[in-house]
Amino acid sequence: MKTATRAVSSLTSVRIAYFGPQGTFTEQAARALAPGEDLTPFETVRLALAAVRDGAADAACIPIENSVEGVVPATLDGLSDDAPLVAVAEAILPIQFSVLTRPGGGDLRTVASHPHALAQVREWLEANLPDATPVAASSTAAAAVAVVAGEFDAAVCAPVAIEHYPLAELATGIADVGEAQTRFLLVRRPGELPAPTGADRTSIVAAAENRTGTLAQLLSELANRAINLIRLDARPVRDSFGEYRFFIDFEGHVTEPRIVDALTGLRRRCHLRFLGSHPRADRLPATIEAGAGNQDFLDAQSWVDAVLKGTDA
Ligand SMILES: O=C(O)C(=O)C[C@]1(C(=O)O)C=C[C@@H](O)C=C1
Repeated sequence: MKTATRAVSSLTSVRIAYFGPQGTFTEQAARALAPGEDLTPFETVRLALAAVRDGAADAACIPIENSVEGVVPATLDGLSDDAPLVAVAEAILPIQFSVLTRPGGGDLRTVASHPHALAQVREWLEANLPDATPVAASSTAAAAVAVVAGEFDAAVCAPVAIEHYPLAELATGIADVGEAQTRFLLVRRPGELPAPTGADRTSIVAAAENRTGTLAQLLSELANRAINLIRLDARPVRDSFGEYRFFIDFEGHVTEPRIVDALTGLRRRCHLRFLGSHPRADRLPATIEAGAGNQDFLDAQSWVDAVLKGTDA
């Protein structure tokens, strides 16, 4: 199974907040993204992000999307509310689970985990623990903590959780969908951007007016410049029913002329929040169509400059 990670070499001696407690998948992603750094667990994504916003931590590692269950709503809302944060790196981890119980424990009436984890082992639970009621926990490792405390009978966890909690392994290597993956972000307060690599992801949140054709017009700003869209999600604004924010990821880096051109086009149409430009964990290079490369944008700008100077027409 493919594992792709990218580290940020400039992140030396910083404190990294992560969505914990110890033994989450997010902790493994944080170790891959910031090797050797001092990691501090936070109980929720929102608290990990708040630690960065208020300066208690220099960066936070949080889950953003899973290949089976989709986006992590707490992360999207946490990045679009409050002070801006930007993603500087991402990691993609393969996801398989272990089921942990108290050693010698009796009947398994409840099985707890993060809702994304429960969704990824639903069929396995129906086939193997049909009498256990699934219960949502704040994270996979929080479920293990709750099993240790006797609140639930079994936890669906990251396989490493067994190293952190005095529990027994009922099963391991579980996943209804083989090759499941989760993508994680390392986010910081706005500042220096990671350098462009040619295989980058740029992320924005667009708050557009609710009128005919708005979303099509936003996307056309990318399509007209042959910029490849790689993710589109909508989240309700929450205080006004039927209004949405659009989370748009596309290939390229904000320092590229073609991306600058697209962002200025988008910004004219709606309010934007920039969520970062950073290397893609899968290292897939950006698709560049003939006539839509950075040099084409620079050449076009040079021609306009010459027209303005009166040296060309
Ligand atoms: O609870 C954890 O261990 C997490 O890191 C969160 C999370 C998620 O948000 O999707 C991460 C990976 C798995 O898909 C299940 C749970």
